[in-house]
Parts: sequence; structure tokens; C-alpha cells
Amino acid sequence: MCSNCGYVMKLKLCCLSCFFSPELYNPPPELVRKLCGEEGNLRIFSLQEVKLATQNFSSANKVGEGGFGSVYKGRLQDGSVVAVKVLSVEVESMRGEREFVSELSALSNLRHDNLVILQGCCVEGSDRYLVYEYMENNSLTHTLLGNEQNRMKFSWEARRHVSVGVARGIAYLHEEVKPHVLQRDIKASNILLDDHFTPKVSDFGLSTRTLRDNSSYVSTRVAGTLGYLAPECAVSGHLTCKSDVYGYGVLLVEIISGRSVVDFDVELGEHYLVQKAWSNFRAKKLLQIVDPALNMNYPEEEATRLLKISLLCVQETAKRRPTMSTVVQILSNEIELESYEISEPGHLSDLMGIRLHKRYTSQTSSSKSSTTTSLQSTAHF
Ligand SMILES: Nc1ncnc2c1ncn2[C@@H]1O[C@H](COP(=O)(O)OP(=O)(O)OP(=O)(O)O)[C@@H](O)[C@H]1O
Repeated sequence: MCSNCGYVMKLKLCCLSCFFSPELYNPPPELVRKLCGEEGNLRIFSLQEVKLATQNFSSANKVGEGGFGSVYKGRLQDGSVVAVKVLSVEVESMRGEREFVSELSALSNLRHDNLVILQGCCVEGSDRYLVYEYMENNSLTHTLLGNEQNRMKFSWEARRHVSVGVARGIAYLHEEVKPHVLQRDIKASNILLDDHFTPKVSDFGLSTRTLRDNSSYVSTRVAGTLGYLAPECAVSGHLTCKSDVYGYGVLLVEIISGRSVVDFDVELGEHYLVQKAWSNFRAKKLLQIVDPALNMNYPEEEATRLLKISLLCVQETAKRRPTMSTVVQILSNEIELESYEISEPGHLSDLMGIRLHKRYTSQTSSSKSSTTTSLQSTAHF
């Protein structure tokens, strides 16, 4: 139980004052060791082990770059293959460190076929690393939406498999884990694929939060990514399970269409995928958005159903969006889709205006450049 705010969490990482407590600002290695070694499920790696595994972080082993640092493929001495995320700790913002601590806390006990397992961590001085199971087929950004070189052929069955798996992973976080966990940053680059193309939701440090009594809370750092962010989050910073449902809806249209949520390479009026899907739906031409790479090899009825589910998830009014377990049930035909009425999605272009404005304002006020699409909002605890 956190002495500051009363949340029950291992690391007391539950409110703004906890974030700023000197102890968590710079958690001593003993604390992390205690958390991981004795109380949690995580393994502690030495820096030497991590360096050896990644061949001293050789560029040949680099498999990705995220908002918090680079990701390297590595081989441990027991032969197992891992992904090592190097967290850059900016002394001024402490963003990387907060990510590190929260990720440990959130991930240590979560187990599901559709979640990436965090195997361990390494803390040496100011260096922080996270060690994950390695995902052979990278992320959906890479393999489904990537350039010609990286792109793979996704059959209809593969797309269905990925859509259902991701929905199950998020439903587990929202409804099976106690206390409930929000993903907070659902997007194609956070959906990794193992060697069997089983989708795994990743990146919880950036994105998880536990909820008390299913209520919403206001985050100091709304971590959504442009295009996947639910309108109510952009405006108020309030996060609920329904904001994750919105992100899932966006992802689902991407999976079916093979297109990124925002694409300025296509003709004017087609830039925003969700708007495109909505206008196609209104014009009763929904299937026109299905990926042409499928060469019409897909069941039309099911494709229509999945696209309608995606529109259900991105409705402007959060209350109208289904829960993730309902999404799983509609996807598997256990619940009739016809019993739901689909209303208009949140307007992405308006939303982008808000976000870009906020980003610009925060950048000019701090005179710093930023690659993140996060926005700062006022915290109320
Ligand atoms: N466990 C893993 N196995 C294989 N590749 C991975 C793994 N984790 C991450 N990657 C690769 O590294 C990339 C960066 O991952 P990371 O989680 O750091 O950032 P991101 O999700 O892309 O962006 P952001 O940090 O802004 O959310 C991923 O898109 C993926 O290509």
C-alpha cells in the first residue's frame, strides 16, 4: 500500500508524489534486486552479461529504436535469445528511469500468450536495461506496414490470428489482471510477432497503469501516439480502458487495410485511415479499404464484420465503445454484431491539431526538441 496515495502497488509507483520521491527517482540497486530477485519473477543480469549477449551492443545486433532508447538482439550464455532495451536516462526529465521502474512493477507478474514476457533487468550505476524474450518477426510496423524490403505477405488468416490475439492480450490486462492494467499506447510498433506470428502486446513501462475500482485517472503524461489516441485523452488526459479500445480499433483497420493510420503519401482526403473507413462505411463500400495485397482472397462477410468492429471501437463517445472482452466475443462470433449501432468516430484531423499545438507549445516553452508524440497535461490527484 502506498503511504502517499493508498494504491496497492509493489513499487509505490502510483502517484505524482511517488514519482518524485528521491527513492524512486534513483532507485538503489538493492531495491530493484529485492523487487526482482526475491519478490518478483524477474531475473537480474549484470552489465557484463548484457554486454556479452549483445556483443557490446554492436550495431549489427540493433533491431529497433524506440522513444526510450535502442533495442538489441542478444544471446545469453544458456543459448536463449533475448531483446535488450537500453533505456536512456535523461537527468533533466528522468523519463527513461520512470519508464524503467514502472515497467518492472507492471510486468513482473503478468503472463499471457499474447503479451511479451519481460525476463529481467540490469541496473548498473545510471545504466538501465530491460531484457525481454526475443520476437523473431519484429513488429507489425515492420512486417505488415513496413517498406517493400521488410514487408511480409499477411494472408487473411494471419490477419485474423493477429487481430484476435491482440484483443485477447488487452482483454487480459483490462479484465483478468488484478488490479486492472491499461496498455495506454496501443500501436503497430507495440505489437510484436514471435516465430509463429503469434502477436504479443509489448511496451508496458511506457504504457501500463493499474486502475483502482475500474475508475479513470489523470495521467501526467498521456502516452498515446499520433492517430491512435482517443479524442477524450487528447483533450483531457483522462485514460480509461476505453482509450485502449480506441487504439485497438485503429490498429484493427490497419491490419485489414495494410495501411498506416496516417499516410500523407496517398491522395488528399484519404490521409486519415479511420475517416476513410467511416466514409466508406457510410457509402456502403466498406470492403474497398481491404488491403489490395490480399488479391480478393478473403471472406467478405468476415472482413465486413472486422471492419465494423474497428468502427465500433473508435466511436467518438467512449461509453459506446465495447469492452475488450466483448470485442473478443464479437470477433469470435459469440456475440451478434448486429445488436450494436455504429456512430461516428472521433475526428482525427481535429485531434491532430490539438496535439500538434500542445507539442509546439511545450517545445517552445522548454526550447527543446522532442521526438515523442506524448503530450503533457495537468495532473489532478
Ligand atoms: N522483444 C523484442 N523482440 C524483437 N524486437 C523488439 C522487441 N522489443 C522491441 N523490438 C523492436 O524494437 C523496436 C522499438 O521498440 P520500443 O518498444 O523500444 O519502441 P516503440 O514501441 O517502437 O516506440 P515507443 O518507445 O515510442 O513506444 C520495436 O518496434 C521492434 O521493432
